[in-house]
Amino acid sequence: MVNGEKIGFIGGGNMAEAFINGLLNAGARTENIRFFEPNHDRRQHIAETYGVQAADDNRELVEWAGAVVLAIKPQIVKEVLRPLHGIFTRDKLLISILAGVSTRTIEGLLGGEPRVVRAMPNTPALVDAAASAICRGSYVEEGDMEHAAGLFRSVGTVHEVAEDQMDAVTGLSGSGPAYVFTVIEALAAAGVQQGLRLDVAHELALQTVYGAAKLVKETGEHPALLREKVCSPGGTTIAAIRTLEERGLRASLMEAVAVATRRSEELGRE
Ligand SMILES: NC(=O)C1=CN([C@@H]2O[C@H](COP(=O)(O)OP(=O)(O)OC[C@H]3O[C@@H](n4cnc5c(N)ncnc54)[C@H](OP(=O)(O)O)[C@@H]3O)[C@@H](O)[C@H]2O)C=CC1
Ligand SMILES: O=C(O)[C@@H]1CCC=N1
Repeated sequence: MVNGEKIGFIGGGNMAEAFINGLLNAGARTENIRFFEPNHDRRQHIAETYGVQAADDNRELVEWAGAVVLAIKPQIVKEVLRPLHGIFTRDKLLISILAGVSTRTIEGLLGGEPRVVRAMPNTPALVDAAASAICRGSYVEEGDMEHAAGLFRSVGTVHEVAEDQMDAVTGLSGSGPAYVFTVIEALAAAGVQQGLRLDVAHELALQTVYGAAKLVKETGEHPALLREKVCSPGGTTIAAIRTLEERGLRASLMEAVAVATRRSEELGRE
């Protein structure tokens, strides 16, 4: 983001917190970040933990900010944006991270020709390891995409995609951390079943997933090649891989991403 720019968050939930934390880690100043959050406990938590100011309402927040991150649940987008109709003047950029909700819907709710970028980050933003994708709205200006990309780059990686790919991004990387957490949990349970202590099994499962991801990222090798290097002929791993294929791990993941993608499409129609 542009140094010194005022960034406002509509909503102070999980994702807003991840971004506020990431922006501060990346050198943003607390006085340049504000948020509005109706829940008293959340408001207090964000304000006290990060030292950023809570606005009294969304209108005040938008009037103050240069860039606004929309971080509420998709189900309440209409009730939150309708009262803000007409105040998104051309000097403001709105970045929506809502699953499913199209730039066209948001533009319609805001009225005029608002500069809107739609994005799909994920919760590893909290530890500067988000995978995000962004797409452009109808009225973005030259520089807006790079500007928005800067926000997401401050908490991880970012790709620009066409808007018709955003639901697939949501099904893959938006929801994806939850799939991986389930894998870590299941591997730890499997270790316990084989007689390991839970703390040891958890640590081994966690470090295995972390190390495997790091190996793919740092070597740039295809995961299939790296897998072959683990599979000794006639050994333990190939026996396990055969079971995973028979039980449909690959098909299960493909179906999970497909279902999440469809759910994102549905959220956009609700
Ligand atoms: N969680 C994730 O992994 C990801 C989420 N997203 C998207 O990010 C968005 C936010 O998700 P997440 O942070 O998890 O959700 P949260 O429910 O944690 O955060 C939303 C916050 O908005 C608050 N809120 C309710 N009404 C208003 C209002 N009128 N004005 C301002 N704030 C309001 C809610 O308060 P209250 O609880 O009291 O209603 C809540 O604290 C969603 O649209 C989701 O699709 C995108 C990528 C990943
Ligand atoms: O579950 C959800 O709907 C949100 C969007 C992506 C991750 N969490």
